[in-house]
Amino acid sequence: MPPEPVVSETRTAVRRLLESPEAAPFKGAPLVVACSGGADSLALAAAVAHVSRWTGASAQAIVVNHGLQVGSDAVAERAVEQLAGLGLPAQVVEVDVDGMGGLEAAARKARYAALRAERPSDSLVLLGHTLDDQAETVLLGLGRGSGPRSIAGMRPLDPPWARPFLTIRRTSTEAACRAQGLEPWHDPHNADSRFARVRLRTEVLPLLEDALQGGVAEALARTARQLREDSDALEAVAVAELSRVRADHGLDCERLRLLPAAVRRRVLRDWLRSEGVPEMTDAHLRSADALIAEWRGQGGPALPGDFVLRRAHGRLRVETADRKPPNG
Ligand SMILES: Nc1ncnc2c1ncn2[C@@H]1O[C@H](COP(=O)(O)OP(=O)(O)OP(=O)(O)O)[C@@H](O)[C@H]1O
Repeated sequence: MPPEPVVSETRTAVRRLLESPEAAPFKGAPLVVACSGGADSLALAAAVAHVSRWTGASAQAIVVNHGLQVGSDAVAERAVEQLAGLGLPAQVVEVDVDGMGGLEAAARKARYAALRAERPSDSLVLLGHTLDDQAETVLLGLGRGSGPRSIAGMRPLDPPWARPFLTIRRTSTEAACRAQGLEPWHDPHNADSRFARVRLRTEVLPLLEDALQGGVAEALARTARQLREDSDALEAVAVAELSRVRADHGLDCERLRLLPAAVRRRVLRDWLRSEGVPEMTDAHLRSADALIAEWRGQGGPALPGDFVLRRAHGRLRVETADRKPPNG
């Protein structure tokens, strides 16, 4: 009997990503499914198990136990059982979550670190993010003004991470689980309205869908993709320009001034990063850029990591606060 269409949809999504030109360097690579036991990653595990039987690639799963909720051991055990039923060997990795920067963020950081550490070398780690997750990410990024990078959303392939379900709706992963007799775990956090993402999912997006008569999640995901393509192109131009504007351990201000603002700020960001300046905000970049675009002899801005930017004799230079060049 042919599989239900929704099950085929999940398998096709996995195959498409693995057979895409971008994934060519990973042809035949071992596959690791990051599985929480929720509907998205359980449906993903089922699709990967099926596809790997055809391609002959080795496949396994990792379940991260954050130990944050009562019964998390049982949730992990139940996930391993279902994964075994799918023919996927699975290991549970227990992590310590230190709570720095908020519990959710700390759990995510610990999870990604554990997945990185436990995956076989040269493997791809498949994550179950869906089109709905992408739409929420874009909307959150827009609302918080976090810049094109976050509005551009998650990448389908960002080795070692792969996200084949970014084109698939969450309702489809739930239906695919039902169709295959899988019983996903429902994370109580997903219904906790103290989280901004949950309110976006349960209140804001349904209202937007209603007001705009549907298609909002798809439109947001489409926008993310367009922005990603534009950002990638701008970034490639910036990388090429950076090598042209470098001069005497700094940057040539006049050459920089002639660049379009979107390229110029990317050049500045890439250069400052290469000089060791960490974690710049949009405000830092704009004040750095003012030394070029709005030059009137002003002093340079202080930057994170105790760095200072200075413009002198037509050159832009980074110095440490005690006026030494970085790395010097
Ligand atoms: N406990 C877990 N163990 C293994 N993988 C997990 C676990 N939790 C989440 N994942 C993986 O991450 C994907 C996304 O999960 P979820 O949306 O809950 O995480 P998130 O924190 O919102 O995402 P992100 O980590 O990218 O921000 C899941 O589909 C699954 O592949």
